[in-house]
Amino acid sequence: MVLCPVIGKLLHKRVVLASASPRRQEILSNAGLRFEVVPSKFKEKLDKASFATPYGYAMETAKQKALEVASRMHQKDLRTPDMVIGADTIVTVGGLILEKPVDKQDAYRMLSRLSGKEHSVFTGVAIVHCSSKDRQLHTRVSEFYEETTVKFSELSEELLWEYIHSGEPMDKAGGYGIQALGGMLVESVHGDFLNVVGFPLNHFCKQLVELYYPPRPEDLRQPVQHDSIPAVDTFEDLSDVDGGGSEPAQRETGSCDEKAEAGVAGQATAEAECHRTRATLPPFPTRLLELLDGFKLSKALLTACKLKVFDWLKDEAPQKAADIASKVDASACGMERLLDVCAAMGLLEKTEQGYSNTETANLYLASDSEYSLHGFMLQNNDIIWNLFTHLEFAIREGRNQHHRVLGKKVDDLFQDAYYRSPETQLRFMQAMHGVAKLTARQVATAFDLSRFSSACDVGGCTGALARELAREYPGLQVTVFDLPDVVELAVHFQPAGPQAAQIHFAAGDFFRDPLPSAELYVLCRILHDWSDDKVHKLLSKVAESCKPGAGLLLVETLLDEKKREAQGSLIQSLNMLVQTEGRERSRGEYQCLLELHGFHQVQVVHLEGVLDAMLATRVAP
Ligand SMILES: Cc1cn([C@@H]2O[C@H](COP(=O)(O)OP(=O)(O)OP(=O)(O)O)[C@@H](O)[C@H]2O)c(=O)[nH]c1=O
Repeated sequence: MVLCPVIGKLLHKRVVLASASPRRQEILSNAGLRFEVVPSKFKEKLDKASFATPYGYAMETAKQKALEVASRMHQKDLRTPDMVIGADTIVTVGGLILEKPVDKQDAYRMLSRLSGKEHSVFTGVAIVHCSSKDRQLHTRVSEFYEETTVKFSELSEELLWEYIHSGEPMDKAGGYGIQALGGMLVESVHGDFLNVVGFPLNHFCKQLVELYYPPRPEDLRQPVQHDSIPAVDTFEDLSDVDGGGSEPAQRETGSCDEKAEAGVAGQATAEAECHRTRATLPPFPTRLLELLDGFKLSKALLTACKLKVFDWLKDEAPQKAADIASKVDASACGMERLLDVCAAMGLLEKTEQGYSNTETANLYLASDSEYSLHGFMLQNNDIIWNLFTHLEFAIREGRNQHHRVLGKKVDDLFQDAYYRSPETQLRFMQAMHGVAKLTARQVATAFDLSRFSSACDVGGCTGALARELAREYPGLQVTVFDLPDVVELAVHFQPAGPQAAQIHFAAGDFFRDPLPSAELYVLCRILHDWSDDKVHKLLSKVAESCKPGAGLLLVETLLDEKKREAQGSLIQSLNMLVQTEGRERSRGEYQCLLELHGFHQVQVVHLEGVLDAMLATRVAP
């Protein structure tokens, strides 16, 4: 792309930099941009796991920073800026995203991870174009990212600590500043240096060129060159075609527009063509295409788990694709492609020596690790994937699709589908165990439950949550109540330990049999499996078993009231349609259900990930 002078185009606009970073301010003012600084109040806490790529996360954070400032400024003084610029810089190494360290130890962890290795620095940038109509704020966003690779030397402990004690790492992604003392650590840089410092100025200017000098029709007839710059939204009000002033002079400069030579008439034609071009060139649907590829990425992850790729690579020296292929009876060419995708997804690390697990893979994907989600992955691969292939039928019929997958009627969801054989039951329990272990600690500590001396985890499966409750409250006796077949297998999941004496298993069907008595009842991801009728039935049984003052701890994924925002919960609700008789519900819906059954004083705590915990107290009928 030919770079044209674009910064001047912004001179008469109200430009705002939504960033507190002094480096970004310096880079942009050195480039001659005039702008105000309004640091964003957006909390950088997006769920990284919900992004297919690290740069997707950085771009979204940049966008949210800029949008927060745009809407705050609009609300506050109704002097809407013309443009708000947001940016977010992250460092990625071995599939991990590093942001600013929270303390010196954190800086030490980050820098030792980077020592002697190559890492990537991504800066996501969002340019938010604002306008105001009828006092309403309208925004259009162009976004892009830049990647630079940086190689660090091996760093001695002494140097690491000396650098950390200088204080420089604390406000910088990855814990270093390449522009200052941190420059000592760097062996080589590949790509835009300023991108590492915090703002990819060159790419920003190219982006502005795309906006202010849209391609002419004859340019479009040339074969399209796809480079790393995604096409962007174009805006009627951006090119200043009616603005007189500097526009013709700008167009005459450089090789941007030979048409200026054709005089005023030629200019009018060029402008008309520009308008046509803008009308025929929609923004490139990057996000849409990423969504489309989502299922392929999921299937690659599930297949790698099924083939136990992460088990073969755990605690081993790097291995070649052919070695892994021979161990799992697969083709070398197929395995290489699978491993490359896993590396691109941040699950494996690929070097000259071969492939090795990232920390994420060691922690969650190897089948024998403490927090393994391997069972959950297999459940998704072997059961849920098949159910989702019938999504169209699920939508048409409004019910789950086990009958289609199994080729027979399913009357009892658990007995006929999930527990239809010892093998499917064990896989289901392993899946639930993995998920429960991941969230049990947060659930157990969401509220102060120390006033209860006994608890009953209704449908508590392997007792993973019971164990955390027992650990957190040494005075608490916990009964796990579940179907007899489940209770029989659950013992295999219970490690020995001091909590064992606090945990008891009781067999029964919570729709038919009396519930064990307790001061606190726990329903963790149970109600979402069932229809409203069955939810009422279960809640009234729990209510009958409770004395006034007893507690009910409910853990579910809450939908936002308008069902618009919480993508993770909305997809869970679709998942419930395909798999169960139930659905996810909103906080308001649960509150109504609870109050109807005599549970009041409902408190809600949002947990990390998609879960929410609610604690309610039974009042006298
Ligand atoms: C790798 C590297 C990063 N940084 C700084 O790290 C911060 C990233 O954090 P952020 O969240 O993107 O920005 P911020 O500082 O919190 O500001 P804001 O945009 O308001 O969120 C920015 O400052 C960057 O310059 C350097 O100064 N030098 C380097 O070599």
